[in-house]
Amino acid sequence: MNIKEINQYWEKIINTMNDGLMVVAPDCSILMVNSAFEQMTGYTSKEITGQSCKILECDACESTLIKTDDTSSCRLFRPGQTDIKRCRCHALCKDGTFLPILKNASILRDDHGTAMGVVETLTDISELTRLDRQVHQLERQVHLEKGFYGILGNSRAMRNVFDLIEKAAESNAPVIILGESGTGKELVANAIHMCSSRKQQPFIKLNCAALNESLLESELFGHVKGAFTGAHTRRTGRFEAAHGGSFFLDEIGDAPLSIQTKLLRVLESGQFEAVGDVNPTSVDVRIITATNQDLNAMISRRLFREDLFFRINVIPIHLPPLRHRTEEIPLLVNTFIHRLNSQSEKTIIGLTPHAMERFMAYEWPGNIRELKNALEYAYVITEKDSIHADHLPRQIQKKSKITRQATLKRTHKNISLPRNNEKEALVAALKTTGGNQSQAARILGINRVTVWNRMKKYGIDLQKIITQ
Ligand SMILES: Nc1ncnc2c1ncn2[C@@H]1O[C@H](COP(=O)(O)OP(=O)(O)OP(=O)(O)O)[C@@H](O)[C@H]1O
Repeated sequence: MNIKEINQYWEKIINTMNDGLMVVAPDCSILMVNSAFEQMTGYTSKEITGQSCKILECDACESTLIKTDDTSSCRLFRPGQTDIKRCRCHALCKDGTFLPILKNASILRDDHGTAMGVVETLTDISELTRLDRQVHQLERQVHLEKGFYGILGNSRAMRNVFDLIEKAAESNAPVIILGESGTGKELVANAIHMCSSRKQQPFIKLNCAALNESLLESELFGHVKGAFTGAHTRRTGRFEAAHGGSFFLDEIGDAPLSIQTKLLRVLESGQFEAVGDVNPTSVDVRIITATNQDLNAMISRRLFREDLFFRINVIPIHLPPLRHRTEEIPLLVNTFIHRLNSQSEKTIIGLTPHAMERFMAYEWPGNIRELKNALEYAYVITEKDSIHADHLPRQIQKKSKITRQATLKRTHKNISLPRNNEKEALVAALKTTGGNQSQAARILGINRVTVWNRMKKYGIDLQKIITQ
């Protein structure tokens, strides 16, 4: 073969490669590219040869580029530089899109070791990147569905709660969890224990509202044999059982005053006496309490000891009611349906838009517990592949409209609508909703078209209202 034939032979080989190939000169100009490069980037060899390689705006080059005031050069051409291997980066194509690529850059040296150019191979990894993204999304989905130690939530309020749980778990200070019934107080108590160094030790729970005074005392502190009629044997109390671990006292507001005094002592000294015992028992227990009552109001009515309140209220965690975090409803619904599907033969896709609307509009006085129960009910009732509004419990079907209005008023606090002045009421509602006409309509209890008609009638300029 003569030189010409050899060159043609090599050209053929280069153009049969699946990977893009580009040779760059020390002044960063492109000397040659192969067919795969042309296909990947959209540039023809003719167009791109002679251009600066910076035309590709490759993010990997940002670290190798040396910029002076008026010139820029590539670090790869400096003595002692090594090749770049398997670098994941992006190249700007002719059509303005960025192509994810895997790049290798090998320095081409002459016999004296001086860099004469760089040979770059480019592998299109857009499919790999797409799959990566899919895996990432699925991971996030799995994570969201599992929740934080079983607590679902993607609102800012719940993310703050998760942060607080992690922080609280680092200390032994008493935690009080405050929130309406069904907001997940028990789940939070469990998460604090599971996040803490006590997680291998017992997690003991007791609902203070479930027992009368003497039974509660005996449950908490245990009793010795013969302490009272029927105490045939010694019984270990829950404080002792929780030794080394955490003790969750639910509905603490319901503990009678006499028990409150005893609880205060354990919190202060770590000691208590079992019923009928004269000797104190010492325990190392992390106390977590919860209530849905207003303890401050109970203190003023002398129903709760203020000193006990100070002791238990070291790290308060507030759980917002579901109506204040309605953005979580789709996540809760989808996850609970997913769980129900995995426990039964049925496969329900989800809620119809109308049913979801009802869910979003409902007040949820029983919070997540009520939502979970409502879904379980609808799941059983439905014979279709999705849950329709008429499969929902009646109170959710019925109350939505009225309660949505109330919710909106409550979420847009301080809204006082002028009663007799149609125009002023409309302006106030639009201001409150930041110009959202549908929400304003709901607040006023009228439909969107009426809002629009009234805006026209009174010449209301929405832009003005929003910027005022
Ligand atoms: N964020 C959440 N993610 C998943 N499930 C939740 C969540 N919050 C509550 N639940 C579920 O709702 C139900 C009630 O939760 P939990 O018992 O923790 O509430 P609570 O606030 O302690 O209620 P109560 O004050 O009535 O004792 C449970 O079935 C729980 O699993």
